[in-house]
Amino acid sequence: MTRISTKDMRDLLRVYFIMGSTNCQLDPKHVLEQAIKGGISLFQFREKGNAAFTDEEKFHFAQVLQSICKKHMIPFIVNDDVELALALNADGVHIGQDDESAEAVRRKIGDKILGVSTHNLIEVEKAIAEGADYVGIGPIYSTETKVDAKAAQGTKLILEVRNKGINVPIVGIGGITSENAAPVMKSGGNGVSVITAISLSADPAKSARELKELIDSLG
Ligand SMILES: Cc1ncc(COP(=O)(O)OP(=O)(O)O)c(N)n1
Ligand SMILES: Cc1nc(C(=O)O)sc1CCOP(=O)(O)O
Ligand SMILES: [Mg+2]
Repeated sequence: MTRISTKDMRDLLRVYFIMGSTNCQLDPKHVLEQAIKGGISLFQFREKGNAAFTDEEKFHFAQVLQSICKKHMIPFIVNDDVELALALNADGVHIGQDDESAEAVRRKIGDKILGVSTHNLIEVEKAIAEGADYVGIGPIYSTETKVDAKAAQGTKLILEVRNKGINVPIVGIGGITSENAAPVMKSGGNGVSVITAISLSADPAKSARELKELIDSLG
């Protein structure tokens, strides 16, 4: 296996859906199937929150969602839990600034995809130096999904990174919907990452399709 190319990573980030059991009112399997039908390009398993599954239940739930992704050839990324990602032979891992260091995670996962959450230029440069394949930048808008999220920062860091000539694949996150996604792309982002816009939609396929059509319309 070799590391994913910058171009392939950018393509995968276009509509990046993140979900765990606590983000859904409908059956999560149905939500994921519908999101894939609507055109998501990448999936992150993020099982967090008070009523989240743990231990064997978490492992089994991840396996079920991973098998849906495999059936449709959507790469499956695991949030935070490197050991789970390795046990499942997932396609990659996403970590934040409060998780294990990117350098340590890169050593553990070899050439699997590594995403790192970043909130300023120093964190972006460090993530790249330590082996990130992409960076998440957020929260772009305010979000109620992540209890410990920082204040909304709009697209200014995306612009700053691009103005420095850094071409790392970037995905924006936080409060994004098809109504407000355009500035992320126009500032130099390669895609949008969403939870609520799809997971709590009454029609997840339609919401995913609307996001895909918007992103596709921006080139
Ligand atoms: C694509 C993407 N970007 C950012 C995050 C947030 O990661 P982190 O800061 O580690 O917070 P948690 O998601 O672990 O609560 C993400 N998961 N995905
Ligand atoms: C998981 C996560 N990380 C963020 C960050 O800023 O790093 S914001 C966020 C929550 C995104 O959920 P929604 O699309 O429902 O706002
Ligand atoms: Mg994390």
